Amino acid sequence: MNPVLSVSGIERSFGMDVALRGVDLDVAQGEILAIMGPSGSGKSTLLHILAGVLTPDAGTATYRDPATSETAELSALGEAARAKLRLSEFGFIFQFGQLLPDLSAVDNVSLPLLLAGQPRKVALRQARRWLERLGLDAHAQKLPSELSGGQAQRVAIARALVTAPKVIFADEPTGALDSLSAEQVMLTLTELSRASGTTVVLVTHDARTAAYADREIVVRDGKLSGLAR
Ligand SMILES: Nc1ncnc2c1ncn2[C@@H]1O[C@H](COP(=O)(O)OP(=O)(O)OP(=O)(O)O)[C@@H](O)[C@H]1O
Repeated sequence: MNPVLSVSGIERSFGMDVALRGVDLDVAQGEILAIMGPSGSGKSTLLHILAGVLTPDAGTATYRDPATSETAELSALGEAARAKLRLSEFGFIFQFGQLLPDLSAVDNVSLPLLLAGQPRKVALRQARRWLERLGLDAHAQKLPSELSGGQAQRVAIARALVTAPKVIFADEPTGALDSLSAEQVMLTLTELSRASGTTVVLVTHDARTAAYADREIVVRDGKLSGLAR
């Protein structure tokens, strides 16, 4: 395997609450990995450690840039360095899209490019291109409240992909959707990721959502407990 993300011996607690107790995991370049498991088992904590949002109490989390093969030990970096790396290398999709409510769809999608220092005109052009690609061009000027749940989630996918990230992290990306919208969102996410060779790590409760992944793993009581299929 050619891992883009590796964690080894990860332990993480919140006060007395032990979320992860000794997790080892490699995620291959281009792989779509689903993390499943019961509520409170440690799935989101694992996703956040893989993404450098949280640091572990023990163990290491490493990111290897697939273009340069340079590695960064996320668990050893400070918050500012991890934030910079997240912005340049990773994209994020959350359960409720988390679009900014006062910005139109196209402004939401252009935001990561503006944060990365792109001129507004370039950022907007790129954002429109992504919305077109997702069949959302007619909705570009709408506010998130004027979109359906599935449309809003596809805008969130465009926002995650607009910076051409190496890895996309998705936490319950279909959790708030009906089954038809969930299927459309997963089809969009997996087709676009495969086309660009982007690695995807997603947390889900839903077996139908996990079925779009190349591999499913299960977290139970803070440990990996074997394959789901
Ligand atoms: N920020 C936090 N502060 C305190 N405790 C936390 C925090 N984040 C997670 N925990 C605790 O760590 C454990 C694992 O939580 P985590 O969110 O990783 O589980 P999960 O499998 O993603 O759950 P769910 O499916 O319900 O989202 C839980 O006992 C939870 O209460």
